[in-house]
Amino acid sequence: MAHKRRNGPRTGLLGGSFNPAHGGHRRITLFAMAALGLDEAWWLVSPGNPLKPNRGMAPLGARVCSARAAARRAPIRVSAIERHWPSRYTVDTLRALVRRWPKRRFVWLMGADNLAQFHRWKDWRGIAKIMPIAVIARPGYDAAAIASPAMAWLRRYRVDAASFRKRGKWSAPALIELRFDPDPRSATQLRHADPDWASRYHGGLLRDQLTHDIIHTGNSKAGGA
Ligand SMILES: Nc1ncnc2c1ncn2[C@@H]1O[C@H](COP(=O)(O)OP(=O)(O)OP(=O)(O)O)[C@@H](O)[C@H]1O
Ligand SMILES: O=C(O)c1ccc[n+]([C@@H]2O[C@H](COP(=O)([O-])O)[C@@H](O)[C@H]2O)c1
Repeated sequence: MAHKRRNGPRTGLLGGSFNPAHGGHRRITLFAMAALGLDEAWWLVSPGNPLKPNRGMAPLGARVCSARAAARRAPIRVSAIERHWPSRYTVDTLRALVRRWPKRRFVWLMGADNLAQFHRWKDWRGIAKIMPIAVIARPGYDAAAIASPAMAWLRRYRVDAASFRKRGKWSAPALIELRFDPDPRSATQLRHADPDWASRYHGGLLRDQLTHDIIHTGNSKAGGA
Protein backbone atom coordinates (compact mmCIF):
# COMPACT_ATOMS: atom_id res chain seq x y z
CA MET A 1 0.00 0.00 0.00
CA ALA A 2 2.84 2.42 0.86
CA HIS A 3 4.18 1.78 -2.61
CA LYS A 4 0.81 2.62 -4.19
CA ARG A 5 0.60 5.87 -2.25
CA ARG A 6 4.04 6.96 -3.39
CA ASN A 7 3.22 6.43 -7.06
CA GLY A 8 -0.42 7.51 -7.01
CA PRO A 9 -3.38 5.44 -8.14
CA ARG A 10 -3.17 3.33 -11.27
CA THR A 11 -5.80 4.74 -13.55
CA GLY A 12 -7.18 3.42 -16.82
CA LEU A 13 -8.49 5.99 -19.32
CA LEU A 14 -11.21 4.90 -21.75
CA GLY A 15 -12.04 7.66 -24.21
CA GLY A 16 -15.14 7.27 -26.29
CA SER A 17 -18.20 8.68 -27.96
CA PHE A 18 -20.46 6.62 -25.65
CA ASN A 19 -23.32 7.14 -28.09
CA PRO A 20 -24.70 5.48 -25.95
CA ALA A 21 -22.60 3.71 -23.30
CA HIS A 22 -23.28 -0.01 -23.02
CA GLY A 23 -22.54 -3.10 -21.00
CA GLY A 24 -19.56 -3.84 -23.22
CA HIS A 25 -17.82 -0.65 -22.04
CA ARG A 26 -18.34 -1.65 -18.43
CA ARG A 27 -17.25 -5.22 -18.95
CA ILE A 28 -14.05 -4.41 -20.86
CA THR A 29 -13.16 -1.74 -18.31
CA LEU A 30 -13.59 -4.08 -15.35
CA PHE A 31 -11.67 -6.77 -17.16
CA ALA A 32 -8.82 -4.41 -17.99
CA MET A 33 -8.73 -3.20 -14.40
CA ALA A 34 -8.36 -6.74 -13.11
CA ALA A 35 -5.81 -7.75 -15.76
CA LEU A 36 -3.64 -4.65 -15.28
CA GLY A 37 -4.13 -4.24 -11.51
CA LEU A 38 -5.74 -0.80 -11.80
CA ASP A 39 -7.24 1.13 -8.89
CA GLU A 40 -9.84 2.96 -10.95
CA ALA A 41 -10.86 3.92 -14.46
CA TRP A 42 -11.98 7.21 -15.97
CA TRP A 43 -14.35 7.28 -18.91
CA LEU A 44 -13.68 10.39 -20.98
CA VAL A 45 -16.84 11.13 -22.93
CA SER A 46 -15.68 12.96 -26.05
CA PRO A 47 -17.45 16.15 -27.19
CA GLY A 48 -16.68 14.88 -30.70
CA ASN A 49 -14.33 12.25 -32.04
CA PRO A 50 -12.18 14.15 -34.61
CA LEU A 51 -12.63 11.26 -37.08
CA LYS A 52 -16.39 10.74 -36.67
CA PRO A 53 -19.17 12.79 -38.30
CA ASN A 54 -21.41 14.79 -35.97
CA ARG A 55 -24.47 13.41 -37.71
CA GLY A 56 -26.19 10.85 -35.51
CA MET A 57 -24.23 11.93 -32.42
CA ALA A 58 -26.53 12.48 -29.41
CA PRO A 59 -26.00 15.57 -27.22
CA LEU A 60 -23.02 15.31 -24.89
CA GLY A 61 -25.28 15.49 -21.80
CA ALA A 62 -27.26 12.40 -22.85
CA ARG A 63 -24.08 10.48 -23.61
CA VAL A 64 -22.61 11.40 -20.22
CA CYS A 65 -25.82 10.32 -18.47
CA SER A 66 -25.82 7.00 -20.31
CA ALA A 67 -22.19 6.51 -19.25
CA ARG A 68 -23.02 7.27 -15.61
CA ALA A 69 -25.80 4.70 -15.73
CA ALA A 70 -23.51 2.07 -17.27
CA ALA A 71 -20.74 2.78 -14.73
CA ARG A 72 -22.99 2.67 -11.68
CA ARG A 73 -21.50 1.03 -8.58
CA ALA A 74 -18.20 0.37 -10.34
CA PRO A 75 -14.87 2.11 -9.63
CA ILE A 76 -15.33 4.14 -12.80
CA ARG A 77 -15.48 7.96 -12.95
CA VAL A 78 -17.27 9.55 -15.87
CA SER A 79 -16.13 12.92 -17.17
CA ALA A 80 -16.56 15.18 -20.18
CA ILE A 81 -13.45 17.15 -19.30
CA GLU A 82 -12.49 17.67 -22.95
CA ARG A 83 -15.39 20.06 -23.45
CA HIS A 84 -13.42 22.72 -21.57
CA TRP A 85 -10.35 22.45 -23.74
CA PRO A 86 -9.70 23.91 -27.15
CA SER A 87 -8.52 20.59 -28.58
CA ARG A 88 -10.41 17.32 -28.94
CA TYR A 89 -7.29 15.44 -29.90
CA THR A 90 -6.31 12.67 -27.54
CA VAL A 91 -2.63 13.62 -27.55
CA ASP A 92 -3.53 17.04 -26.12
CA THR A 93 -5.96 15.56 -23.59
CA LEU A 94 -3.40 13.09 -22.29
CA ARG A 95 -0.71 15.75 -21.96
CA ALA A 96 -3.11 17.91 -19.96
CA LEU A 97 -4.14 15.05 -17.67
CA VAL A 98 -0.56 14.00 -16.95
CA ARG A 99 0.35 17.62 -16.21
CA ARG A 100 -2.58 17.97 -13.84
CA TRP A 101 -2.13 14.61 -12.09
CA PRO A 102 1.64 14.02 -12.18
CA LYS A 103 1.64 11.30 -9.52
CA ARG A 104 -1.02 9.13 -11.07
CA ARG A 105 -0.02 6.31 -13.36
CA PHE A 106 -2.25 6.37 -16.41
CA VAL A 107 -2.82 3.73 -19.07
CA TRP A 108 -4.82 4.40 -22.23
CA LEU A 109 -7.44 1.71 -22.92
CA MET A 110 -8.99 1.11 -26.31
CA GLY A 111 -10.71 -1.58 -28.33
CA ALA A 112 -9.04 -3.33 -31.27
CA ASP A 113 -11.21 -1.30 -33.70
CA ASN A 114 -9.39 1.83 -32.57
CA LEU A 115 -5.95 0.25 -32.87
CA ALA A 116 -6.82 -0.63 -36.49
CA GLN A 117 -7.11 3.09 -37.29
CA PHE A 118 -4.77 4.49 -34.66
CA HIS A 119 -2.28 5.61 -37.36
CA ARG A 120 -4.89 8.20 -38.42
CA TRP A 121 -4.96 9.89 -35.00
CA LYS A 122 -3.04 13.10 -34.46
CA ASP A 123 0.53 12.33 -33.33
CA TRP A 124 -0.27 8.72 -32.46
CA ARG A 125 3.36 7.90 -31.73
CA GLY A 126 3.34 10.88 -29.37
CA ILE A 127 0.35 9.35 -27.56
CA ALA A 128 2.23 6.07 -27.18
CA LYS A 129 5.17 7.94 -25.64
CA ILE A 130 2.99 9.61 -23.00
CA MET A 131 1.56 6.48 -21.39
CA PRO A 132 1.22 2.70 -21.88
CA ILE A 133 -1.60 1.51 -24.14
CA ALA A 134 -3.76 -1.53 -23.50
CA VAL A 135 -5.80 -2.88 -26.40
CA ILE A 136 -8.85 -5.01 -25.79
CA ALA A 137 -9.78 -7.70 -28.34
CA ARG A 138 -13.04 -7.00 -30.15
CA PRO A 139 -15.00 -9.38 -32.38
CA GLY A 140 -14.46 -8.60 -36.06
CA TYR A 141 -11.51 -6.22 -35.60
CA ASP A 142 -8.57 -8.22 -34.31
CA ALA A 143 -7.12 -9.14 -37.71
CA ALA A 144 -7.23 -5.51 -38.88
CA ALA A 145 -5.62 -4.37 -35.61
CA ILE A 146 -2.76 -6.88 -35.93
CA ALA A 147 -2.14 -5.85 -39.56
CA SER A 148 -2.40 -2.11 -38.85
CA PRO A 149 0.38 0.43 -39.51
CA ALA A 150 0.34 1.43 -35.83
CA MET A 151 0.84 -2.18 -34.73
CA ALA A 152 3.85 -2.48 -37.05
CA TRP A 153 5.53 0.18 -34.88
CA LEU A 154 3.98 -0.67 -31.52
CA ARG A 155 4.67 -4.40 -31.52
CA ARG A 156 8.29 -3.92 -30.43
CA TYR A 157 6.95 -2.46 -27.17
CA ARG A 158 4.74 -5.41 -26.27
CA VAL A 159 4.53 -6.32 -22.60
CA ASP A 160 2.37 -9.10 -21.22
CA ALA A 161 -0.33 -8.17 -18.76
CA ALA A 162 1.07 -10.24 -15.89
CA SER A 163 4.48 -8.55 -15.95
CA PHE A 164 2.91 -5.13 -16.46
CA ARG A 165 0.77 -5.68 -13.36
CA LYS A 166 3.86 -6.41 -11.26
CA ARG A 167 5.75 -3.30 -12.40
CA GLY A 168 6.04 -0.54 -9.82
CA LYS A 169 7.13 2.00 -12.38
CA TRP A 170 5.44 2.34 -15.74
CA SER A 171 7.29 3.39 -18.84
CA ALA A 172 6.08 4.25 -22.32
CA PRO A 173 5.79 3.20 -25.06
CA ALA A 174 4.32 -0.09 -23.87
CA LEU A 175 1.61 -2.15 -25.55
CA ILE A 176 -0.44 -4.67 -23.62
CA GLU A 177 -2.83 -6.87 -25.56
CA LEU A 178 -5.80 -8.04 -23.54
CA ARG A 179 -7.67 -11.06 -24.77
CA PHE A 180 -10.66 -12.39 -22.92
CA ASP A 181 -14.06 -13.71 -23.82
CA PRO A 182 -14.74 -11.10 -26.55
CA ASP A 183 -17.77 -8.89 -26.08
CA PRO A 184 -19.85 -8.35 -29.24
CA ARG A 185 -21.86 -5.38 -27.93
CA SER A 186 -21.63 -2.00 -29.68
CA ALA A 187 -23.28 1.42 -29.58
CA THR A 188 -24.16 1.02 -33.28
CA GLN A 189 -26.29 -2.02 -32.42
CA LEU A 190 -28.01 -0.14 -29.60
CA ARG A 191 -28.77 2.89 -31.80
CA HIS A 192 -30.35 0.59 -34.37
CA ALA A 193 -32.44 -1.16 -31.75
CA ASP A 194 -33.48 2.08 -30.01
CA PRO A 195 -32.97 5.22 -32.16
CA ASP A 196 -34.64 7.41 -29.49
CA TRP A 197 -32.43 6.28 -26.62
CA ALA A 198 -31.19 9.85 -25.88
CA SER A 199 -34.70 11.11 -25.09
CA ARG A 200 -34.65 9.00 -21.91
CA TYR A 201 -31.81 11.08 -20.46
CA HIS A 202 -32.64 14.53 -19.16
CA GLY A 203 -30.66 16.89 -17.00
CA GLY A 204 -27.59 17.23 -19.18
CA LEU A 205 -24.24 17.37 -17.52
CA LEU A 206 -24.30 17.08 -13.78
CA ARG A 207 -21.39 17.68 -11.45
CA ASP A 208 -18.11 16.52 -12.88
CA GLN A 209 -15.33 15.99 -10.38
CA LEU A 210 -12.50 16.03 -12.92
CA THR A 211 -13.75 19.30 -14.36
CA HIS A 212 -13.97 20.70 -10.85
CA ASP A 213 -10.40 19.63 -10.14
CA ILE A 214 -9.07 21.15 -13.32
CA ILE A 215 -11.03 24.37 -13.35
CA HIS A 216 -11.11 25.18 -9.66
CA THR A 217 -7.81 23.88 -8.39
CA GLY A 218 -5.74 24.43 -11.52
CA ASN A 219 -2.27 22.99 -11.16
CA SER A 220 -2.26 23.03 -7.37
CA LYS A 221 0.61 20.95 -6.02
CA ALA A 222 -1.69 19.35 -3.48
CA GLY A 223 -3.81 17.64 -6.12
CA GLY A 224 -1.20 15.34 -7.57
CA ALA A 225 -3.07 12.11 -6.86
N1 LIG B 1 -17.48 -4.64 -27.18
C1 LIG B 1 -16.31 -4.00 -27.13
N2 LIG B 1 -15.13 -4.69 -27.10
C2 LIG B 1 -13.93 -4.03 -27.06
N3 LIG B 1 -13.82 -2.68 -27.04
C3 LIG B 1 -14.94 -1.95 -27.06
C4 LIG B 1 -16.24 -2.57 -27.09
N4 LIG B 1 -17.17 -1.58 -27.10
C5 LIG B 1 -16.50 -0.42 -27.08
N5 LIG B 1 -15.17 -0.63 -27.05
C6 LIG B 1 -14.11 0.39 -27.00
O1 LIG B 1 -14.55 1.41 -26.09
C7 LIG B 1 -14.11 2.70 -26.55
C8 LIG B 1 -15.31 3.62 -26.72
O2 LIG B 1 -16.16 3.02 -27.68
P1 LIG B 1 -17.41 3.76 -28.35
O3 LIG B 1 -18.01 4.69 -27.35
O4 LIG B 1 -17.06 4.26 -29.68
O5 LIG B 1 -18.43 2.52 -28.48
P2 LIG B 1 -18.69 1.64 -29.76
O6 LIG B 1 -19.57 0.51 -29.32
O7 LIG B 1 -17.39 1.30 -30.43
O8 LIG B 1 -19.49 2.68 -30.67
P3 LIG B 1 -19.93 2.65 -32.22
O9 LIG B 1 -20.61 1.32 -32.47
O10 LIG B 1 -20.84 3.82 -32.34
O11 LIG B 1 -18.64 2.81 -33.02
C9 LIG B 1 -13.36 2.45 -27.84
O12 LIG B 1 -11.96 2.33 -27.53
C10 LIG B 1 -13.89 1.11 -28.31
O13 LIG B 1 -12.95 0.42 -29.11
O1 LIG C 1 -6.81 12.33 -31.34
C1 LIG C 1 -7.27 11.84 -32.39
O2 LIG C 1 -6.82 12.13 -33.51
C2 LIG C 1 -8.44 10.88 -32.27
C3 LIG C 1 -9.01 10.31 -33.41
C4 LIG C 1 -10.06 9.42 -33.25
C5 LIG C 1 -10.52 9.11 -31.98
N1 LIG C 1 -9.94 9.68 -30.91
C6 LIG C 1 -10.42 9.36 -29.54
O3 LIG C 1 -10.63 7.97 -29.43
C7 LIG C 1 -11.58 7.70 -28.41
C8 LIG C 1 -12.55 6.66 -28.93
O4 LIG C 1 -13.46 7.28 -29.79
P1 LIG C 1 -14.75 6.49 -30.30
O5 LIG C 1 -15.57 7.50 -31.05
O6 LIG C 1 -14.23 5.38 -31.17
O7 LIG C 1 -15.44 5.99 -29.09
C9 LIG C 1 -12.17 9.06 -28.05
O8 LIG C 1 -11.57 9.50 -26.85
C10 LIG C 1 -11.76 9.95 -29.21
O9 LIG C 1 -11.63 11.32 -28.87
C11 LIG C 1 -8.91 10.54 -31.03
